[in-house]
Amino acid sequence: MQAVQLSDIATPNWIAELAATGVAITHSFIPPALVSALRVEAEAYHQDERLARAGVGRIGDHQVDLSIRRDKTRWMSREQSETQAWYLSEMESLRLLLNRELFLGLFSFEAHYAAYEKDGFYARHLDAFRGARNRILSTVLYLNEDWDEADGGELAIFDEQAPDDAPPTLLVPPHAGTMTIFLSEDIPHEVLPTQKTRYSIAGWYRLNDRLGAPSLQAVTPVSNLAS
Ligand SMILES: O=C(O)CCC(=O)C(=O)O
Ligand SMILES: [Fe+2]
Repeated sequence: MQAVQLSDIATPNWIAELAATGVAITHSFIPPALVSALRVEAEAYHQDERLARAGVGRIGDHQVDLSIRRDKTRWMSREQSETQAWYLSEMESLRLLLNRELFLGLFSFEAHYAAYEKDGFYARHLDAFRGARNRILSTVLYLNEDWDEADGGELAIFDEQAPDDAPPTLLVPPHAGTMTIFLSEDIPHEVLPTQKTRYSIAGWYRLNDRLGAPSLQAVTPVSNLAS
């Protein structure tokens, strides 16, 4: 598969990169101690079965469809732990920085832990309904130490202008501390099948839009669903 290597695109000036291309990768925004704490918490939630199988669609039209995505998620909140409060504070700083630098008018942020178990994936999609203006920027922080190429699970990013069957322009391995940020409405992306459990935090900055679609994610406990 033809793809730009990660090292070619991760630039120190990732905010400018985001403005120019709609996609940026940074390895330095979240402190390593926080990445480790998030990893410990994600693993514990997974082991204690406190992650729920994720679905697709708006609330009210929400379905678990294992042919589209296979991950388990849990929404974060400041109240759940100090680690989550710390992460949400860092992402609040990033919101203010992005608003200052790029005049984006981002209003709120929501994020969930995600675990993709072996053979998990998320088929090619956009993170926002075009025109709904609900999600503006997507962020994904990876939490995996010792990730090898053979483990798969890359985030594949596609050129929005290219035909649907064109190969990705970028493959991002889910290494601990790597964060990918991209325009939710514009950038088609996909999680390639993973060979072992892959932990991440997916998050979205939104505008203040009362008509915005509610969460795309499942709230149903795993135990209530046939897998
Ligand atoms: O984990 C990733 O790399 C991307 C996840 C994703 O696309 C999503 O949750 O919408
Ligand atoms: Fe996505």
